[in-house]
Amino acid sequence: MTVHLPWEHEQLVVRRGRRSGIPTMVAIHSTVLGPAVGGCRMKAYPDLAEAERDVLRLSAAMTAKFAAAGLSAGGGKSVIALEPGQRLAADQRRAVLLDHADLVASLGGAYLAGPDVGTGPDDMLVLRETGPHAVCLPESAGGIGSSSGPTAQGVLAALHSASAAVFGSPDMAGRRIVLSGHGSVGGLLAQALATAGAEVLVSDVDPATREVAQRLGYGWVEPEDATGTEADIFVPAAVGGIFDADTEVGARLVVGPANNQLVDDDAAEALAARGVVWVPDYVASAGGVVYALAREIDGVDHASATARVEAIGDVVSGLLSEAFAYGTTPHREAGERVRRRLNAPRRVAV
Ligand SMILES: NC(=O)c1ccc[n+]([C@@H]2O[C@H](COP(=O)([O-])OP(=O)(O)OC[C@H]3O[C@@H](n4cnc5c(N)ncnc54)[C@H](O)[C@@H]3O)[C@@H](O)[C@H]2O)c1
Repeated sequence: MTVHLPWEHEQLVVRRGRRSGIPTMVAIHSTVLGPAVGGCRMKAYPDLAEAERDVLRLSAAMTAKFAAAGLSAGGGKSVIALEPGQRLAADQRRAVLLDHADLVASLGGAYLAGPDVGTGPDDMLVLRETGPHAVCLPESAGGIGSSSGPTAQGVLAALHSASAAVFGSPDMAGRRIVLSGHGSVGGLLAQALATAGAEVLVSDVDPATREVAQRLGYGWVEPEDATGTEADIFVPAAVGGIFDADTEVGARLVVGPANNQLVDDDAAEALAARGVVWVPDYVASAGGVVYALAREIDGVDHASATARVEAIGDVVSGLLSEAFAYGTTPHREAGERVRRRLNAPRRVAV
C-alpha cells in the first residue's frame, strides 16, 4: 500500500483485529517532547490507504498542537477503519475496541488515546481494560468526561487575546461573530459569546440547528455563505479544510476549534495578505487535551488545570505580537515555536 505523504513519523502500526476482523492503526508522529497523545477516530473510509493518510496527517498536527502549547507530550493519533456503510452492533463495537486496546498496549505507553470522531469517554474505559493508555474517561470512572467544555474555554481565551491584539479590546460586547458548526464545542461558544453581548450568527449543515439557533436568539447564515459573511470575527467550529488561497473571508479575525482549517500553508499567507488575522487552530483548540492531561495524567486539581487552559490566551498574545512586530503571520510564528521546541537540545539519560 502506498501512502503519498512525506514520511516524517516515528511509527505507523496497522493490525487487523483478531476478534473483530476490522483494521485498526496507530500513528506516532513524534515522541521528542513526551509520549504521543491523540484521539482515536472510528469512522468509515473508502479504503485503507485513505485511513492511513488521515492518521498520519492528524498525528503530525498533534505534535504541533502540544509543542505550540508548551506541553511535554508528543503527536499521535489512532484510527479504527470501518468500511463504507458499516454499522457495528454493541458486541462488535466492544470487540474492535478491545482489539485496538491490544494494539495500543503493544506500544508500551508510547501512545495514549483519547476520544475523537466516532468515539467517546465510555470507549476510553474499554481501552483501559488492557492498560493505562487512554484519557478522558467518564466522570463516573474518575475522568474528565467530554473535553468540549475545556476546549471551548481555551478557544474563548484565544478569542479574548486575539481581539485585544486586533481590535484593541478583549471585550466581545457588540462584536458581530459568525460561528460555523453549532455542535458540542460550537454550542458552548455561541452561548458564552451571546452572554458576553456579542451578536452571534450561527451556521450549520444540520437544518434542525436553524430552529435551535432562532430559539436561542442567534442569527442564521447558510453554510455556503459562512466564511464570506461580513463580521468582526469568524469562528470555525465544524470541519477542517475550509480555507484555501482563494477563500473569501468576510471577517477581520478568525479563531476557532475546528482541526486542520487550512488546505495548505499558502492559505495562511493568502489570508494574511488580505488583512485577515488567522489564529492557528492547533493553538486555539488545545484546551480539551491540556485539561485532560493535567487532570488525568499530572493529577492536578480543577483550578490548576483550568489555569493551564487559560494560558492558551498568553500563547496567542505572544504569537500575534511577534507576527505584528516582524511582519510575519501567527501561523509562521507558531511553526517557528514548534521547530524550536522540537530541536532544542535535550539531556539524554545514559
Ligand atoms: N470536542 C473537542 O474537545 C474538540 C477538541 C479539539 C478540536 N475539536 C474540533 O472542533 C470541531 C467541532 O468539534 P465538536 O466536538 O463540537 O463536533 P460536533 O460533531 O459536536 O459538532 C460539529 C457541528 O458541525 C456541523 N457541521 C458539520 N459539517 C459542517 C459544515 N460543512 N458546515 C457547517 N457545519 C457543519 C455539524 O452538523 C455539527 O453540528 C471539530 O473540527 C473537532 O475536530 C474538538
